[in-house]
Amino acid sequence: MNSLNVMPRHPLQPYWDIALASVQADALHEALELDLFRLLVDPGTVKEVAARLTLDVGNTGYLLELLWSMRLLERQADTSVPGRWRYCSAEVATYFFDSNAPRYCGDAWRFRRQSLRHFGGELGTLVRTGRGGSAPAATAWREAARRQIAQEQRAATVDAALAVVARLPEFPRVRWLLDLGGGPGGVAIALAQANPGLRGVVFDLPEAAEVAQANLEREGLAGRLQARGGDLVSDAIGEQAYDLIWCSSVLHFVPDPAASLRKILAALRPGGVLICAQAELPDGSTEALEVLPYYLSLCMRGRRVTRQGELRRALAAAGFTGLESYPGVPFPMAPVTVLIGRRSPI
Ligand SMILES: C[S@@+](CC[C@H](N)C(=O)[O-])C[C@H]1O[C@@H](n2cnc3c(N)ncnc32)[C@H](O)[C@@H]1O
Repeated sequence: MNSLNVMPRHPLQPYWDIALASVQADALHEALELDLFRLLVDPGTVKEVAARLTLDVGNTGYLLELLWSMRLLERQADTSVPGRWRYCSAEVATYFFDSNAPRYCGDAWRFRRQSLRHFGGELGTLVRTGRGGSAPAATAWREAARRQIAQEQRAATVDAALAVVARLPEFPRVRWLLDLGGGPGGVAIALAQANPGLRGVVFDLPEAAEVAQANLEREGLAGRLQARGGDLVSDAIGEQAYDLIWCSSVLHFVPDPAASLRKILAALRPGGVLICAQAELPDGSTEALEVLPYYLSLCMRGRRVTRQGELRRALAAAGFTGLESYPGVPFPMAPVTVLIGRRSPI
């Protein structure tokens, strides 16, 4: 076949792609609204889908084609009618976007799209005036714990937590865990399920802790785990109480992370371990592009997102020893750096 691809990709194509990505986001949003990936667990033709959901046949066909091109649907030739396709949900959609799936993440995805668009609308004002937007209210954390954080924990955070503790020689011996700023408690639940001897606490603002407590009860773990409401900044979290503290994506929200790290160190038993999973702003442009689009809103609204390596130095300054640092760990929305630090044994 002759080809006219004599020129390299146009240098503007990446930026055209950025503008075009919003169409893909709109299409996925609409598919989730229609619960399409649930419907297409069983293959269906365009006509069948349109009839089932009372949609326009022609445009449903285009939507399915776009979702197929985005690898959210698969298609097979319909052997009974030449030129007709049957579509079904691809593996990733079955896993995360079928509303019946245990790891359903569709509400969280829609929430993220909406809040990123909202931030986009404020970006100009934030750049011009340095002001705009506000910190999430405690009630917003309750709502987040109920749906969006819970879904993302099941879809991604728990896997990261289990992969990290699997490398931790101490994990089988851990008896007391603190899931600090644990939201709905999914990490504590997973760690308790992985280690039958483990007991512990999910600590979070009272509104989120209520949600965690309900989840612990629902999972039948209320005898081993309890949720405690409080503010990391002003309330006690315990002294020499824990063998392991898991703290992911929380230190962005405290005004003085160094003070919180000292408090965390004091809450560990001698020899205890902190796992801190948190995004930092990478030095390289490729890695920065994975982190900045999501964390820009926190940065611009005055939250703390440290530069690569800063958190490790902060842990060292707080007195943690045996530091290990793993950048680029997959986490909801953007990769994080996982830092492991220990309280010295005496
Ligand atoms: C981004 S979420 C992370 C939740 C969970 N650690 C995870 O990774 O899925 C931040 C959590 O920190 C909690 N949080 C924020 N400020 C806090 C504070 N001052 N004291 C206790 N928890 C706080 C929020 O309520 C929320 O559950």
